[in-house]
Amino acid sequence: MASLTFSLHRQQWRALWQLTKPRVVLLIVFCAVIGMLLAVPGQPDVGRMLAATVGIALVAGAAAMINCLVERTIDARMHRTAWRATARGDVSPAATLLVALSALGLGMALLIGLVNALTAWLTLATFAGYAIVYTLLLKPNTPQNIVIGGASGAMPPLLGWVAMTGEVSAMAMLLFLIIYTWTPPHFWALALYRRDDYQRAGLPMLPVTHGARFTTLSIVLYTVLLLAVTLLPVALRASGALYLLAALLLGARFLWLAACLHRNYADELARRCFRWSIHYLSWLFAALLLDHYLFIALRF
Ligand code: HEM
Ligand SMILES: CC(C)=CCC/C(C)=C/CC/C(C)=C/COP(=O)(O)OP(=O)(O)O
Repeated sequence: MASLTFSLHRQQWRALWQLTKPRVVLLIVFCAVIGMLLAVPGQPDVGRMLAATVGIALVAGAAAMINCLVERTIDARMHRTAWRATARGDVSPAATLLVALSALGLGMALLIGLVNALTAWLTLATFAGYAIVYTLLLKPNTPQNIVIGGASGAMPPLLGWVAMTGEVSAMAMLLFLIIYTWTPPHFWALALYRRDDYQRAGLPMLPVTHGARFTTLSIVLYTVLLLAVTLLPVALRASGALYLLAALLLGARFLWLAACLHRNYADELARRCFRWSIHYLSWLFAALLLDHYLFIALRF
């Protein structure tokens, strides 16, 4: 086992790092950290926060590696993913599995030992939800794959919250709901301009099974739902005016792009919509945090 790990060259380690989908995991960790900071009114326990952040990042990276391992044949058929080391055969399935399981084990050990058991089990369930339920069962079988599987991707802020408090609160579930309703517009925008890839790979993504018009309409409807859901923290008096302004402005731009896409479809517009989905979520979560600190500063 050790000889296999140490016999990997530097280039293979770099390739394995890419399999962890680092930019996706970065945003996942960002949302988890904001969940942690929102959960505590004052100074957070920095040691616990660090352990939770590294633990969640390791398990998320491991989930992404398993996804690449399971999908290596499919990935080889798609332009977007054909470069992956698992698809090209640059790293062996055994090495990928070993590194992924090591990251999973290390992440779980950190969460169990230095955070709390509930966070550890919820993170493990999230891992299984993405690496097994979404990747093996949902993705190849139903166009609703990301609507159901999106529950895994939506977990990070809730995991962050539970890491600091040991319990699931209404606000933690609201943060989950925000990412859950954000996932369909995020993914379907990409699936639209990558539909030829998905068709070639034989994956039943919504633009392949139901066409562009139905998909753009679905994006508009989910974006309306998302805008409504993002107003709930204000309705529940958990967030204030700064967040409200950000949610309205960011949501209005998302909805505008979605409506343009539905009115007059173009691949370039779908690409812009996808890119905006990532900026949108980053700024929305940043606004939640700024608003939280502004509230604390004004109270004292
Ligand atoms: C089941 C849920 C999700 C699906 C199916 C999905 C799908 C995808 C796909 C296929 C890409 C690759 C785009 C490319 O490289 O061409 C992507 C990119 C990305 N996704 Fe998601 N995503 C999901 C959830 C999430 C979540 C929860 C986050 C973060 C909170 C996220 C953040 C990102 C980011 C930051 C990128 C850009 C990566 C880059 O530029 O390399 N995604 N997503
Ligand atoms: C423990 C924890 C927090 C886990 C998080 C799980 C996780 C990594 C969720 C992100 C979802 C994601 C990268 C989807 C990509 O879709 P895809 O797999 O269909 O994309 P692909 O075609 O690029 O492989």
